[in-house]
Amino acid sequence: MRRIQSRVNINSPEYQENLKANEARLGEFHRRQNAARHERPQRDLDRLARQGKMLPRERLEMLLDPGTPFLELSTLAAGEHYDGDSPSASCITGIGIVAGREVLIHANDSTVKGGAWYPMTIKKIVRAMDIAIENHLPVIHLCDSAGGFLPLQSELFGDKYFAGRIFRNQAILSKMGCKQLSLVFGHCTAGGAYVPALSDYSVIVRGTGAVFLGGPPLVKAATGEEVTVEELGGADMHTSVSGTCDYPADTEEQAIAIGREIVAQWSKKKKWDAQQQAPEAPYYDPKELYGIIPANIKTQFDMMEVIARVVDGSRFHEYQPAYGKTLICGFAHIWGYKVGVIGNNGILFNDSSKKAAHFIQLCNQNKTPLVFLQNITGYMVGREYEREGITKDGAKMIMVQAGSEVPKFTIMTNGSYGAGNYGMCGRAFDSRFLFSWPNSEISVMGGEQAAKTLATIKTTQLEREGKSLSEEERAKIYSDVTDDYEHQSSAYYTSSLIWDDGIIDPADTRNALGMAIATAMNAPIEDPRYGVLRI
Ligand SMILES: CC(C)=CC(=O)SCCNC(=O)CCNC(=O)[C@H](O)C(C)(C)COP(=O)(O)OP(=O)(O)OC[C@H]1O[C@@H](n2cnc3c(N)ncnc32)[C@H](O)[C@@H]1OP(=O)(O)O
Repeated sequence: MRRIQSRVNINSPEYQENLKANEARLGEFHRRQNAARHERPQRDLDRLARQGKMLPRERLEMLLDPGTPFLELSTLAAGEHYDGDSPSASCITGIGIVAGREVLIHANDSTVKGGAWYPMTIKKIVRAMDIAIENHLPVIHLCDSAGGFLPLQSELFGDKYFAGRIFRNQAILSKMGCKQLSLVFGHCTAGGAYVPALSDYSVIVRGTGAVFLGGPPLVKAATGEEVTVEELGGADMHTSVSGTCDYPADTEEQAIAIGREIVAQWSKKKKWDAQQQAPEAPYYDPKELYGIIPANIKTQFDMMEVIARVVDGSRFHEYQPAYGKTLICGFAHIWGYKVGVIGNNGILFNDSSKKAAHFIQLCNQNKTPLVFLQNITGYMVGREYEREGITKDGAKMIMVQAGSEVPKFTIMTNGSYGAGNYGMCGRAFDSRFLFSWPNSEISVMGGEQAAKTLATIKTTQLEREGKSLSEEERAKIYSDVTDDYEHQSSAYYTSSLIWDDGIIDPADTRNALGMAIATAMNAPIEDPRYGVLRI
């Protein structure tokens, strides 16, 4: 494959302006990430210390094989919700290596409300377990949870993707033969109790670990029975009387050591026979992305320059380079894995949409995973394009993309608006992993466009009544709508809602994708089948 010839001039004023803007953005990203991971009220840290418990990240570090990477997911989940009271949605999820096996890890964070599950905690855990199901991964649960966050029960209890989905996913994983291990460090009450109960293996720490449907106060209230924690759900009772847990441990360290021994007994699964070659670092420095990503989201940039800083050796075989030029399609390797890359270089027109549909079919035929690099304002609108069939051409792209059997990966590099988000494998289209850059935005349309649309609707409505929209009213619609859009389309807001699997430093894109692709290779790729395309 030929090396991409970069046209970036690192001494240009434009590059330097972008660099300055992106360094500031990265500073903000790292500040937020660090706070979500580590900043907790002192009294909560003291409570855990008094109980002799480790922090969730200390447990995680001890569990993982030393020196191996951990792909943390959705670190900034819930960051813009609940007044910031549920940092990282009160849990850690991610993919790492334990005893040489690739595993998905889910850890409760009992520094936040006893590890109780906020609605967003549940969304994050369910998403992590969906990842385990899609990619055939075993799961390790680090349990220390008060169960459902009681004040918000109506947002977490009875619906399809609420708390029950965690247990449903555990049962599905078990049926699939994906092993699950629970290490019980703290009190696991009610919902929290089913996680170890639905695991294949469990280890429980004497003194601090407990598993019960209702703790002693609830039992007293319900039946009048007075019972201690140890009698009701402690380590010795569950490992010698009820059989709910398998191994007692005297300390957290011992529980983790037993857990690692259990995982070491699991058979190592053979991965899908992917098209692979020796990995090669990109020829161009990924950190140059900071000078390429525009300071202003509306400024167009060449996606080929991004591809050059993500793929192996910066080598790329472009498909149909002279046709449908607002969309780049082509083959490359990431961490040695062959991939089909689809990146926006402008609006999606009829030709670029048809090119995408054809390229996606080729990748499915060849079982080549797809990487989508989104920077899209949408599909072209207007009489000329409708007459050419832009709606049905866009539908073709969506049809084959949605029906793909190959694993798909999506990066939000800048703007993602309207149906372009869908065609380019947005969240609704089952990317195995979707990551956002700190500068990126997602919304149904741009804020100014939404404000203009709503002002036009209001004007038409008032004209029907023989009235007109005053300048003050128009200005108010503009400022209200654009303010809301600016806030709600930011990567921090959408990541808080778990519309992605996390915000990443753009320079880490290649490693995030490499780990994600390696993870996806645990599941087989089916033969292609397509829906009916409107010709
Ligand atoms: C999903 C399904 C099907 C059902 C459920 O899960 S219902 C949930 C039932 N859960 C419980 O009954 C657990 C009640 N909590 C406890 O027993 C204890 O809090 C504890 C053993 C989990 C932790 O005890 P610890 O001494 O370590 O800490 P506390 O001071 O008691 O609590 C710290 C902090 O967390 C708040 N908290 C605890 N549990 C919940 C909860 N389930 N929902 C909301 N908030 C909870 C507690 O009020 C305290 O808050 P502050 O720090 O603000 O005082």
